[in-house]
Amino acid sequence: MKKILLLATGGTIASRETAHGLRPALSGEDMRTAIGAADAAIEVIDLLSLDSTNIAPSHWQMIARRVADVRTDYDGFIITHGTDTMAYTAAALYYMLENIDRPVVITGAQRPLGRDGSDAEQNLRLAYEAACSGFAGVCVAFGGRFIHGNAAKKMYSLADDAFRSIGRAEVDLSAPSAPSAPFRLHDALDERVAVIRLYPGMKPITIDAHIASGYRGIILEGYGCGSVPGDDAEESFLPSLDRARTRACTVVLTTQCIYDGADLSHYEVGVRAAQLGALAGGSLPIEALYARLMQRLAETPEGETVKSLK
Ligand SMILES: NC(=O)C[C@H](N)C(=O)O
Repeated sequence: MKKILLLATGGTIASRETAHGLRPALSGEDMRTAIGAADAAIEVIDLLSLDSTNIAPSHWQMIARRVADVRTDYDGFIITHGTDTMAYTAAALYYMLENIDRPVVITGAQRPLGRDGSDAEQNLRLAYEAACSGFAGVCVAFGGRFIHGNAAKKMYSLADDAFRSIGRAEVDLSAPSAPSAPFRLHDALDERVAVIRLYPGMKPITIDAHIASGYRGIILEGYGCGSVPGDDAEESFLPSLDRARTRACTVVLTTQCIYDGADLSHYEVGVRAAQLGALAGGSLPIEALYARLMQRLAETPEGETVKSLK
């Protein structure tokens, strides 16, 4: 019999209607009952009871440490979580639970458990299927899909099939996986990271203002392949990127496009930025880039920039 640990953190799946709208109220025990699996021993911990809007990096660390502490006591883990920041938490756990050798599955719902037509039970059973499988790693189970933890993105605010896998194929549960290196809890994060979205007319001083405020990392959501305005623009971003480098602030250029990722070698405006030390976000969605850069910065000495997000 498989032994599963369910960690409840809140979200719509656990919510009840109040005079001020939905708010988490249900327990992990309610989730366990909904899974209704007779062939597994599911233990439950009520870790948090938060709308995922209120989840912060310290909560990612709390979840990761909890899983790491009891990793070998269970065959798999289910984390119930709000959908709005689920992709961020999934990415953070993906990188923090490095080489985890069993399934860590995050799920939630668009409508509360117990409400007519709710997707909650279906998603809980999907998560249970993944948690009992031979998959090794962190994934999101939602709307009939299994998505690697560093590839999930919420694409619809309300639809059941809300998530898509960005930049890599969905998880194939029929192909058991095994990590090639020992497990490591990699939970240090440097929160001095800002995500900035580029728009026509944006002033490059925005970058300098963040550097002056003490940010060690900036993820700039540029256009197309990750481009930012260069020498032909009214106001070039290149001098600000140069200042970022000399002041040991790591700049990652990614794209506002959902698919195909950022590749700075494609256009002159990207090549010039890369020459000034900007890293390309590649095919990682912004949620994964954010968690990864925080983690990379935590292991990079103060006064140095991150050399790679790999
Ligand atoms: N569907 C949901 O779970 C949305 C909710 N606001 C949350 O993220 O907690």
